[in-house]
Amino acid sequence: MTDLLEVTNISKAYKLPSRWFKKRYIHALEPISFQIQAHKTLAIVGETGSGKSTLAKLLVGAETTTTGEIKLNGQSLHQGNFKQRCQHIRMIFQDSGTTLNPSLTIQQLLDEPLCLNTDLNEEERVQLIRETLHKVGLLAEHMNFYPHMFSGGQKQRVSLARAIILKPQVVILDEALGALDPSLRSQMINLLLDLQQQMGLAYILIGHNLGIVRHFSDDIIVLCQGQVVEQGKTLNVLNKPKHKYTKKLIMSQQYQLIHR
Ligand SMILES: Nc1ncnc2c1ncn2[C@@H]1O[C@H](COP(=O)(O)OP(=O)(O)OP(=O)(O)O)[C@@H](O)[C@H]1O
Repeated sequence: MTDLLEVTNISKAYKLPSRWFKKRYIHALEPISFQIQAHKTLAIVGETGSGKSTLAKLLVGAETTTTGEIKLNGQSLHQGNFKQRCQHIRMIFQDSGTTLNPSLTIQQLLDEPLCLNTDLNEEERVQLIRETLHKVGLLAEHMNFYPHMFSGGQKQRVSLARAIILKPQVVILDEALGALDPSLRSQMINLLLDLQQQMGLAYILIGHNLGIVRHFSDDIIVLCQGQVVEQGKTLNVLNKPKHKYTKKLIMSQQYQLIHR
């Protein structure tokens, strides 16, 4: 199978204020390489500050890479070409409540990416909004609702609808499942898996919860202070971790589960 997304040696160093005329940088992400195919899920795990969000921002083009190259379907993604990225690589965040503009109806929220990225007329856009709401388990009537009229789980579905409405190829889930309670979380995981099956989506799952990662992802990358410490098939890495940092991550989650 050919790779959908091919990431080669991308890294990010943020410039800090100079001190004594010396340039200073923080290396948020050291060079990292991976590939993802359609229908597959790659998990990125690591403690806070390990560079997970930086990687996500580089992939969606919200930050420029310091080094490296990102290819989608064999074609290099150029820095600054937001339109190209917006259509193909979408992101969902943990706190949907705050990322959805409260003054817009669901129809307006879903219409925004369509107006910006497509030439569809109003009738076609409304039809696509209806179909997309249906795909994520919401109703056409919900178009006239505002975000505050939804529960946390429903808001997450609206975010998902916004992410898939442009029929992307890659969806980045940045801690998107962490805030949901266990039953909503499993409903959301089932929905994501259904959509993956239907649309051939590749997911990049960023998160702390190794239970979700084990259940949901095919491959895993473990990051520690911006460096890849372990990378491979999820079950191999979680069942037989080689690096002491991965072992520590697994142990700390087992400890939390026992002492909850
Ligand atoms: N804009 C920035 N300027 C300077 N340093 C930054 C910037 N963004 C992130 N960093 C630094 O880069 C490192 C990685 O941060 P990042 O947010 O990617 O970690 P993370 O793994 O996503 O953490 P969390 O799980 O808390 O979101 C951290 O040391 C952070 O302080």
